[in-house]
Amino acid sequence: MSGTERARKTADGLEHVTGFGNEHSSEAVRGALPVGRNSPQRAPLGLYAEQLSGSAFTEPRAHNRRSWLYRVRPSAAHPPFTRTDNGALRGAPFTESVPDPNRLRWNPLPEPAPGTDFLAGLWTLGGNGDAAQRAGMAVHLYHANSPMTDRVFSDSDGELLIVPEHGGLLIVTEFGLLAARPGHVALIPRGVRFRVELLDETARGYVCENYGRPFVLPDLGPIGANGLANARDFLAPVAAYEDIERPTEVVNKFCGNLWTATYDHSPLDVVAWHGNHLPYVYDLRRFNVIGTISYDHPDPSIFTVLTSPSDTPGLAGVDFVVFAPRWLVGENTFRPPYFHRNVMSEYMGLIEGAYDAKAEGFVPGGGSLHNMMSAHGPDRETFERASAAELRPQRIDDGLAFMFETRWPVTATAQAATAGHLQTGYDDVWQGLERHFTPSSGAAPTDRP
Ligand SMILES: O=C(O)Cc1cc(O)ccc1O
Ligand SMILES: [Fe+2]
Repeated sequence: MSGTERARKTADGLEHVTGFGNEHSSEAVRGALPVGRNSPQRAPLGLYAEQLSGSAFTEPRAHNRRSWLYRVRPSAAHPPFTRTDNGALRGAPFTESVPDPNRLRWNPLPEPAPGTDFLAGLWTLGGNGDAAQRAGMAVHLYHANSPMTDRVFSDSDGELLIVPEHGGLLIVTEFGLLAARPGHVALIPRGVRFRVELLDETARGYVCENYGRPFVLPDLGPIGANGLANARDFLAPVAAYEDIERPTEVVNKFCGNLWTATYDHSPLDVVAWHGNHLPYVYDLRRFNVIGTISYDHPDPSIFTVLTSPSDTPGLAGVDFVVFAPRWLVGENTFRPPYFHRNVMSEYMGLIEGAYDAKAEGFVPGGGSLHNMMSAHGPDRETFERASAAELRPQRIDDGLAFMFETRWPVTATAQAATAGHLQTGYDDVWQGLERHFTPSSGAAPTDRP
């Protein structure tokens, strides 16, 4: 592999180019990338030139996303696609059930049947918006025990933010190879073809399918020029191609449904590329956590890794938020997440360990849905413990949780609403919160340090 810009090797032995949203370029064979033009009369080495657009041609430069691919065969050379079974995948609009105002919580997906690959193992929990309108999001889970062999997937409906919880993934994309292990997230842009191999025997995790504007880093405002997820920690692959001449199934998700075509070659045959519509991985342990060093519990927007903006400033189609190891030092403060009702809808998952608002029942691989305006917060046990705790500096380092927070309510699919792994009695975690109100006790209403 020879990168046209200096590539960096990471622990997985893979080379990467670094940075968020950058123009990168890479060639797996020296001389494959045309110099000084995108579309020469004859592309180098007998390759075909092809543009992949992730934004309208005319979007402002800051939002414009496209990559040029130099490939063995043009993507256009393919047989017709026909409908195939959607399996447990569902798409927006989510109309098979009514949106539920109740607080819902799930245990992890059951073990997959033998021979389940990443694509077959995708299971839709719910979502909102409309894929055809390019607005909204879906929450999927996956479980897999087999590699995708001679099988490639692409999603025309949106980008896929993959959050492994168990087992590592080797993601073979048109742009090259990415490894994503628990604690990493991987992003596959809209339309990019890829297949997933397993780095461990089984794999399990979460996927946010974002139909709306592509994820970007949030603005930092008064935080300044650095912090939260730093752009330099995002890793894109270097060019690597498959030269495989045997039948390969290409599955495309289009407006909620799966379509299939059998090519006579692997379409992961891109020898060189340049552009900014690229897959990437990010290690959540690199997240620079910012929080209070005085009092009160800041809103979790301070933990935003990536945001998909809408046309309204500050109102995300979906935010991806991480609850990473950090110190809690707030004085005279109830330190875990507060009781709240939120106009945004919150789906939460757990990558490892425990989450500081829930003593029990919220487990790695499981998830909770707190829809628009539903009342939630610390469970009884957490409330009682944190209200009485001695407020020494405390390090929270026994868990990695995340949230997909979206502007629209999440409608659970029928399979999620009736799943055996849907917990019953989740409401009970807030039962037994006793009344303590004693009007005569005379506590100072503004009892600040
Ligand atoms: O509900 C949750 O646990 C997520 C969350 C965390 C937090 O620290 C503050 C608000 C919030 O919604
Ligand atoms: Fe919340």
